[in-house]
Amino acid sequence: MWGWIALAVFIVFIIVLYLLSPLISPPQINLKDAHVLITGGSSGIGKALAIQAVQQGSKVTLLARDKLKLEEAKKEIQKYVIEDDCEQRVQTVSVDLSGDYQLVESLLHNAESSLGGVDILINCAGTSSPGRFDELPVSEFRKMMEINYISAVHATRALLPGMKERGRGRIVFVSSQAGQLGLFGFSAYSASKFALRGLAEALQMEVKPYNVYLTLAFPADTNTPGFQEEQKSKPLETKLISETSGLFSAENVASIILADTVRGRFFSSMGLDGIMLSCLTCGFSPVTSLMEATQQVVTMGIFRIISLFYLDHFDRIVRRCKLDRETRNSEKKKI
Ligand SMILES: NC(=O)C1=CN([C@@H]2O[C@H](COP(=O)(O)OP(=O)(O)OC[C@H]3O[C@@H](n4cnc5c(N)ncnc54)[C@H](OP(=O)(O)O)[C@@H]3O)[C@@H](O)[C@H]2O)C=CC1
Ligand SMILES: CCCCCCCCCCCCCCCC(=O)[C@@H](N)CO
Repeated sequence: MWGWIALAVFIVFIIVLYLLSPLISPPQINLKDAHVLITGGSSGIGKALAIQAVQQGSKVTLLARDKLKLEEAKKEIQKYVIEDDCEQRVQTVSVDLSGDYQLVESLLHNAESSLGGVDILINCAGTSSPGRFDELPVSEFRKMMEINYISAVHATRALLPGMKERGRGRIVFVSSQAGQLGLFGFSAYSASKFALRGLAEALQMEVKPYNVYLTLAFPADTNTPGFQEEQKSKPLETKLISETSGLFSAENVASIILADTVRGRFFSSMGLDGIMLSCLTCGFSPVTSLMEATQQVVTMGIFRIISLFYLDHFDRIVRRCKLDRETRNSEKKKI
């Protein structure tokens, strides 16, 4: 009897939350006719995002360094254009985003002159150099910050004033699950992805009154050219720990990021591990639905307990790999 009453109260509570949710949820935006600028749009997750935006009627600017790769991506993405009135265009900009800011700014403003003010900026350009801390050259730490963090600062700095003036806009930062927890082999990479979170939280507080909303995406391992490259130099420990969260397709990751961006959700996470991680590490992040806040409050303690088991599992992986290496080395010496 009491069990049923408790269940009924719980269900009513959930329904009330759903009804109240729109009060704090950001307004949805329409991808149709929107100008979506995607940094890193010539490959992997960025390219998948571009294809899906175009399929939903957006005009797209792709930004990356390699001109040839950009042209090839543009040709592929153009196949998905849904309007034949020449209004829905795909254009490319070739620039090193982490380089000279004045150049980045003027190229981005040119892109806006031809396709209109950017409605959605997706900061996806990035790379990873895995390796043990003391084996990574110090220059890699600077490189990670420049490509993964400064690139996003540059693009956002150039496009935000226009968004504030127009009173609307979305900005996405593609971080990583390695931007929610630090893990073996990702000391340089994780730090640069954590930096995006500080930036996103501070910026969201500034720009909410201008109707500009941020989305911070935390993909797990995703099968892309960048991932294949990274696999070549990844320590075994990093591979084994990352595998816990599975391997996603770029299309799947892109569709989750795009849906969360349209809804204006601050966190975009994927898979069960991803959702647990976001609840556990929500900290002082902005709330974009009451449902989300309730989930966080209710589950945090439980997820912390679960995380202790994961931590123990990861420690065991690290210990086992070290032992295996030492045994192999001593066998080699004997021969
Ligand atoms: N794949 C994965 O497992 C995961 C990836 N991520 C993140 O998602 C994002 C995309 O990853 P993924 O699709 O795998 O990457 P890819 O390596 O496949 O693509 C990276 C893109 O970024 C561009 N880029 C890199 N550096 C610069 C630069 N300095 N200026 C301009 N453009 C640049 C590249 O083009 P070009 O080289 O021509 O400049 C390319 O278009 C990255 O930020 C990554 O850290 C997060 C979690 C998991
Ligand atoms: C309640 C607790 C839940 C805990 C779940 C823990 C799962 C940890 C897995 C971390 C995976 C990190 C992948 C990074 C991928 C990446 O960014 C690179 N591939 C970039 O190229």
